[in-house]
Amino acid sequence: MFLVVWAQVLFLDGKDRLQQRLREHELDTECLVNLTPRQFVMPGLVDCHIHSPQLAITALGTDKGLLDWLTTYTYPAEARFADHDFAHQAHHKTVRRTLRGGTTLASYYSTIHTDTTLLLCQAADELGQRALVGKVNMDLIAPEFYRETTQQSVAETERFLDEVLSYKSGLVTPVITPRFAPSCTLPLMTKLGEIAKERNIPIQTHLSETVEEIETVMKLHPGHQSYTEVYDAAGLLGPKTILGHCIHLSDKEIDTLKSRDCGLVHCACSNNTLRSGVMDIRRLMDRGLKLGLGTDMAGGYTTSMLASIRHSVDVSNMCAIHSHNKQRQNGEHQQASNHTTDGSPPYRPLTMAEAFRLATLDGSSVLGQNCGNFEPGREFDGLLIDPEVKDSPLDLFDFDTPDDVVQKFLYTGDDRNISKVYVQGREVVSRTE
Ligand SMILES: O=c1[nH]c(=O)c2nc[nH]c2[nH]1
Repeated sequence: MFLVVWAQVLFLDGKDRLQQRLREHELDTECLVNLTPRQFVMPGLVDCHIHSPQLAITALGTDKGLLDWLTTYTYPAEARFADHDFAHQAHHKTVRRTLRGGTTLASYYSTIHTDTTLLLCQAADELGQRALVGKVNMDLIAPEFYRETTQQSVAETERFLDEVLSYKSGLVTPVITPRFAPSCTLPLMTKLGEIAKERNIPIQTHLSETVEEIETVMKLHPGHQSYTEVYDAAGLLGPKTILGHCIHLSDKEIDTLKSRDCGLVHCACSNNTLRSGVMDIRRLMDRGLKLGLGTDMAGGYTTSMLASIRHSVDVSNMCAIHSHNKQRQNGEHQQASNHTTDGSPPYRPLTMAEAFRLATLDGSSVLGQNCGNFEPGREFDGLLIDPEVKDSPLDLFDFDTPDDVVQKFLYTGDDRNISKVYVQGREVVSRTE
């Protein structure tokens, strides 16, 4: 049996199908030989937005709003990445941590330092993680000790791209990374947009994370109707653009992002922790936008994509509760027809299966990669899950169906249940190591 409800999860009965896929890629099928009935293989998790240098400040400054948090905690921490040895150790630590948690593909923000950002590329390559890696650009609002000139920023971006592309890693893709509109001048963003177009490179940045940030952008970049319009004017929006947060968007901005075919990343943990806002993912799904999930460590306090899945479901449930309460206040009690009195259907919170897909196949598509499920033609990135490992946080019972087992893992499982991690069919993590 192939579990349709979870789309890409394969239990023992799906073993033949998976073995066939592995053989097609001349990959090792040994991992499946002794699969127990409760173990299953699922696609690797995809983190579409994470800041590697922020591991050291995880869980700090949660009393601050975004802009205050950046200046008090983040920029001083990122400035330390001028130091080669420190950066080497720290970036390896992040990649090891995320891989251990089942993240087989991640889109990383590094720092403004080209040489140590290359160490992050090296860490992903050595440890076997598929990664997009960006040298951050900042030539506007930033402290003196952590800022570039426009010229430096452009020259260093070109050097970074040359270095990564000449290395020809099968795992690492460079991504152009203007931090966000408050820290980048329009000439810099425009030049980066041109480079991205000429060299066919993806772009990542932040968009509409907090109201204070939006107000700052409108003051710094006058003459534009919205934050989205600033990026559009700079030529940063296209099908290879990855935009973190996107909480406070107008309908018009959503239309622009849709017409440019941009990928949007829901960073639920960070949005809650820094109290940035409630991102209504159903609104964006209903408009057909390309969406993925991100931990946004360390705005988010965890590197775990399993946590990201749960946070996304939790936030969506809050949206449903809020919507329901609002309807009740308006006297619009749900009708037997399941429609509100104005005829609109009731709010549909994100299901666990939808969140699972966002964290795998959809994330892979936002990052322009050909993984995320086990269909023919896709590269094999997978996790071997053991719900019954000795120290498992899961409680299984003999009447649990395969669906129940997956559901329990996604809600309550953790790194301990991830026995093996495969990237491009190669075993890169084994819990027995
Ligand atoms: O959550 C965030 N983390 C960051 O590092 C950042 N920089 C700009 N905007 C940001 N948001």
